[in-house]
Amino acid sequence: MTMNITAIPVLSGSRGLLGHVAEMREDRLTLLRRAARELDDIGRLRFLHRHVLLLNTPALVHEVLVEKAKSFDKPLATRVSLTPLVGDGLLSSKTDTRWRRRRRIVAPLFSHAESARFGEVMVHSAVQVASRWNEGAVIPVMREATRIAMAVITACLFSTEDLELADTISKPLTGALEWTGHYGTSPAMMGQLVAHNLLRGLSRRLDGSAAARLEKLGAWLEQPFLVPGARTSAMRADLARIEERLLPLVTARRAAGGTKSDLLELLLRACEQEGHLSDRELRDEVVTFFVAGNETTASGITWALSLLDRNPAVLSALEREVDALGGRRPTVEDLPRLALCAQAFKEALRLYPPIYLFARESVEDVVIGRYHVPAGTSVYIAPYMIHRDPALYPDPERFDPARFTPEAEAARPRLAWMPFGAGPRVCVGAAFAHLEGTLVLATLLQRFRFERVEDRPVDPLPFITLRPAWDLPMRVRRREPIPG
Ligand code: HEM
Repeated sequence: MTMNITAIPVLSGSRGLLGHVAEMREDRLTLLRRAARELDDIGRLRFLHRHVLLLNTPALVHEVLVEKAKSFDKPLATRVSLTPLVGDGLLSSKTDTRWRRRRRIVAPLFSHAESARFGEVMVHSAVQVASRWNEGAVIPVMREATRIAMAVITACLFSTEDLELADTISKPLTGALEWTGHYGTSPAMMGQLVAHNLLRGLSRRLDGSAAARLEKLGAWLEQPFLVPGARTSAMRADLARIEERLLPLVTARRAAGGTKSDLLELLLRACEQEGHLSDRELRDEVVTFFVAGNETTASGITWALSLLDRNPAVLSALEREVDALGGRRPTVEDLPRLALCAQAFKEALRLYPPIYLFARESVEDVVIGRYHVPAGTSVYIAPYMIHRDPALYPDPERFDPARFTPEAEAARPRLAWMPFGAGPRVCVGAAFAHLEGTLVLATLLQRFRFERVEDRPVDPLPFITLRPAWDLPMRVRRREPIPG
């Protein structure tokens, strides 16, 4: 028998009219950790009069993202707050035929066939960035990892070698992402959601031209309200700087023509085919891949290096693994010999999943678990929370890459580990990111040991991604590879 969602327990901490709004804005990781402890399989959060479901088991997440994916889509708040930065790109668009077509356009690039070429670029980029580090220097690890990730994306997807790009573009990218995170939980967004829901309810009851007029008004509410002020001006300036650096890559390739096999080529070819991709869509995809593929992977690598420093026995095992390569650069063929590096990267993504929280909205009435979920209900999926379930990961705060041996992984339910999401909207760059994390870690650990210079705990900063709260300074010590 199914129950109404009002039977789902509300998480503690709901205050007055606003409910969980303040905690969600100010301390959402504490809220998620508390939810992991308090909730059984599902709970409810309250934002003003709206209730959002919070899933707490891999089985329920599988139902929403995979089994009943057709009944869910990206929610309005996600789409609206990402609009200025990535427009209607792959990451933010509705799951419709346009999205399907664009996913098909980029798919060939993420096929297995490209991985050897990408692997070489990933290792080369890490070597290039690391070649600037002097023995004993203190480096800002997050910034350097971002340099590597940006060099990788620029070379693999745009066939351009540009180590300086990160210096000019990371700040505006982070600024624009901060704006996105802020707008997504702002009073303006809350107001838009309330009005949008009201209009949707009304238009269902009307027909003819009155319903059509309400639909139009609803579409208008699917844009962010850019209230003039310092925050909006800063965001616009960030966007201008991002476009100033990225769009010339497109113009230059258009002028040169060419037969490079990269993302830009696939997008430009689709542009040439009538109706496949407009110039605006091309811009949105270019920015989307920069946004989606940089800070995420860079955070994963940074967290892994920080965690390894605090776990010397694990670090020694990884160093023995990379030293067995005898000092030569790792390649894709070495992956079976780099199992510990891969496991350490996975464990870092478990503890600090860069996309720690994402959402869906039901587009029709649907049954999830024991509950009847009406159309228009928002559902939160929090890898940060599921990854800390002691039933799935005993002693969950402990860093232990052995949780990702093939046997240990097979013993857990599917989606116990889900940093890349699942179902039709699963991260298109998941295999790419996994390859990058493993090969970059191996390359760096071959050459350097990374030592934390401050004892204070590294706080995760939950905006759009879960990055370390500061650039994480670490001292680099050159290593002599021990021939294996
Ligand atoms: C550790 C690194 C990464 C993590 C943790 C990550 C995580 C995710 C997650 C969770 C989603 C799905 C969000 C949702 O379902 O709402 C996603 C989507 C996406 N990711 Fe990644 N990602 C990573 C790296 C990358 C890289 C390297 C690229 C590109 C080269 C990329 C491109 C994308 C794109 C384009 C989407 C949208 C896919 C769609 O909706 O069709 N990501 N990512």
